[in-house]
Amino acid sequence: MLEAHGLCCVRGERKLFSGLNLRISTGNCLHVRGENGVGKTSLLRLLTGLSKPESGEVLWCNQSIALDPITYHRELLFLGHRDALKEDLTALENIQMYAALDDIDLSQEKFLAALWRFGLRGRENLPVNCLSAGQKRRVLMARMLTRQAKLWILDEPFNALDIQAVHELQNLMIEHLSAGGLVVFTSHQEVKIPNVQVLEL
Ligand SMILES: Nc1ncnc2c1ncn2[C@@H]1O[C@H](COP(=O)(O)OP(=O)(O)OP(=O)(O)O)[C@@H](O)[C@H]1O
Repeated sequence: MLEAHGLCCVRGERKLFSGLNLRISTGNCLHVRGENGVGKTSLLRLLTGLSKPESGEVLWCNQSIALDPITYHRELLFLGHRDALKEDLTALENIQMYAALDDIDLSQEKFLAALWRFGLRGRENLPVNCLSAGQKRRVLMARMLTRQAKLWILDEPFNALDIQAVHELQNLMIEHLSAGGLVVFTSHQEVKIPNVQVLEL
């Protein structure tokens, strides 16, 4: 379970929010919404532990994430605004590199199947800098599949995706939730995920 108690976030001179509480249990999904600049990315960064709150705390499995960040980060997949891909490596090398960093041992077939699932058949050996914006997002979707993290925190994951890829990402998130995962995401668009909770900032 992911919880936040009394979170207060200050950026520069501005207090973005305070007294923010949330609770997301296994198999549940939270959609964080709000206008540009309201503090959605800032909240996600607090939930990942990348930023520290002015006050309040974030708990994972009833324990403050500050107590054991290494274990927490092993269970967490965070996709930020920018594509976290190495531009001079191929799509296949990118997801293999991330798996090696995460200590995940998968066969080459599994990596290829993940890329193919998201329409990258024939593109797997191209350097990422030769892929379109949407294709890069699809490489990240393949990474979500191969990462095996319980908690997904996704900042604008639907950006740059075409209609088909939006459906595929929604399905991937639904599969993850059905398998007992948790998802927190931001998006300016309506998302078709059953029982999604909404947090309006
Ligand atoms: N490092 C920083 N120093 C000062 N202000 C910052 C910093 N980072 C973000 N901000 C400000 O905090 C506010 C919230 O930013 P944030 O990126 O969390 O918004 P957002 O809701 O995700 O916006 P968007 O929908 O445009 O992505 C903005 O006004 C931004 O300018």
